[in-house]
Amino acid sequence: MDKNMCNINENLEENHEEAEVVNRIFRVESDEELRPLSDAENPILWMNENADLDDDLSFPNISNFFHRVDSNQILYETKKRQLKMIGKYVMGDLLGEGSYGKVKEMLDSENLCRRAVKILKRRKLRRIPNGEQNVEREIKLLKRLNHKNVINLVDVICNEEKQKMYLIMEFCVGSLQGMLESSSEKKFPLHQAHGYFTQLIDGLEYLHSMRIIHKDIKPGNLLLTLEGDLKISDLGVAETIDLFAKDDTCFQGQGSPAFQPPEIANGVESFPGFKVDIWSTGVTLYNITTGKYPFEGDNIYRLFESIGKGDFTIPGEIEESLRSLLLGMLEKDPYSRFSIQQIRQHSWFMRKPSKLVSKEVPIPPLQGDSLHRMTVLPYLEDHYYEFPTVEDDGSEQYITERELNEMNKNSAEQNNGKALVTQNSKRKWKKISCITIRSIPGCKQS
Ligand SMILES: Nc1ncnc2c1ncn2[C@@H]1O[C@H](COP(=O)(O)OP(=O)(O)OP(=O)(O)O)[C@@H](O)[C@H]1O
Repeated sequence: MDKNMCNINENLEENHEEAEVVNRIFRVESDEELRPLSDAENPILWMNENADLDDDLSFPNISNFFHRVDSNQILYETKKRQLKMIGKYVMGDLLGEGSYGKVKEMLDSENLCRRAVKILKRRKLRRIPNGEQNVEREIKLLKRLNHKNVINLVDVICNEEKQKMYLIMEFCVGSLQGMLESSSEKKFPLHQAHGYFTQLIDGLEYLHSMRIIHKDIKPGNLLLTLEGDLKISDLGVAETIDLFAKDDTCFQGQGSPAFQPPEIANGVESFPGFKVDIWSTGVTLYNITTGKYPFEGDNIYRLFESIGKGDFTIPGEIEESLRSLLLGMLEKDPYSRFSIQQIRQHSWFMRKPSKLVSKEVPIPPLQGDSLHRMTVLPYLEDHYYEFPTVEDDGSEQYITERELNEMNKNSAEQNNGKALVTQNSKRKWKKISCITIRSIPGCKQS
C-alpha cells in the first residue's frame, strides 16, 4: 500500500476565476486503472482528522505519511477545453490583457466570423479612476463609428447576474507595438511604416470628422487584421467635441505620457484638441521609423520637462522628406503644427518609399502559431469529437461527449457522486479512473 499511493492536485480549468481544484487520492492498481482510496486507507484524510501537525507523538515515523511514488505510477490527464458560449459566440483563447480586462478570441456561431471580446467586470471597473465612465463613453462612441481604419464594435452583451460586460469587436491579429517589440531593430522598413501611417491618417481624419479626439494614439492602440488593415482602437479616453462648440478646445489630457504634446506636458489650461492627436501621431511615426522616442525621461517629471521644452533630434539616417514631415507634426506650438490636410499634401505622405530596401516585419505568432489559426476550433473539437473508451473486455467503443456526459451523470447518481473520466493522450481517449464530480461536464452557457 505504501509504495503506490499518489495524491494528485489538479486544476481542471484554464481560467483561474472559474478553476475548480480537485484533490484526488488514488490507489494505482495498474497502469490503466485507478481507484479512490477509502478513508481508512487514505493517510492524508487520517492525518487531517486525527493528527495535530505540531504534535510529535502523532507522527512517530514521518515516512508513514509521505510515500515515494515512481513517476511512471502517476497518470496525468490532459486538460480538457471547456466549451463556453456567450450568447451566439463561442469563446476561444486569450489574446491579451489590458488594464480594463481580458481580451479573448470568439467565433460568431451564426455567420462564422472571427471576433475579439473584451471582458469587463464591473467590480474591477469601479476600482479604476473613471473606469465605468470611460467604458460607457467608449461604447457610445464606437457605436456611432464605421470606418475601415477604426475598430468596429460588433455587439455588446451584459450579464447583470455576473456583473460582466462583453464588448465584441472585429478580430485583429496583433498591434504595431507587438510587431515592433518582436523585431530586432524595433522599427519598420520605411515602405511598411508608410503603409501604416497613411491608414492611420485615414482613420484619424474620419474620427476628427466625427468631432472625436482620440487622445491616446500610440503603436499599442493600432491593431492589424490578418489582411494588414490598420485599426485605431481603445477610445477609452477619447473626447467628443460638442456639436455647437465654436472650436476644438479641450481641457483635459489623459493619454500615455510619452505621446503627450508640450501643451499638456506644460499643464496649460486649454488647448486645441485635434492637434493633440497630430502630435501623438507624429511621435508614433518617429517611433516606427527610427525605433526610438523623440522625448525620454527617467520618470514622468523628467519626461514632461523634456516634452515641455519641445527640443528633440532626428537620427541622421532619416531622409529629408520624412524629417520635414516629423518636424511639422512635432511642432511645439499647436497652432503652427501640421493639420491633417498639410500631412496629406506632404511629399513623404504622397510618395510611398521603395519596397526593395528591407524585409517587412511580420506579425508575431500568437501562442507559437505564426499562421494565427482560429483558437476556437480546438474547443469545438473537444466538445464534439468522437473518442473511444476502453471497455472492461479491452475492446474500444466510440462515444460522443454528450453520451459520456450522460454516462457520467448516471454514474454519478448511482455511485454516490463518482463519475467516469477519460484521458486524452495524442487524441486517444480512454477510461482511466473515477473522480468525484462537482458538476456535470458540458457546454457552459453564460
Ligand atoms: N479587436 C482585437 N483583436 C485582437 N486583439 C485585441 C483586440 N483588442 C485588443 N486586443 C489585444 O488585447 C490586449 C488588451 O487590449 P486592451 O485594449 O484591453 O488594452 P491595452 O490597450 O493593451 O491596455 P490599456 O487598456 O491598459 O491601455 C492587447 O494586447 C491588444 O493587442
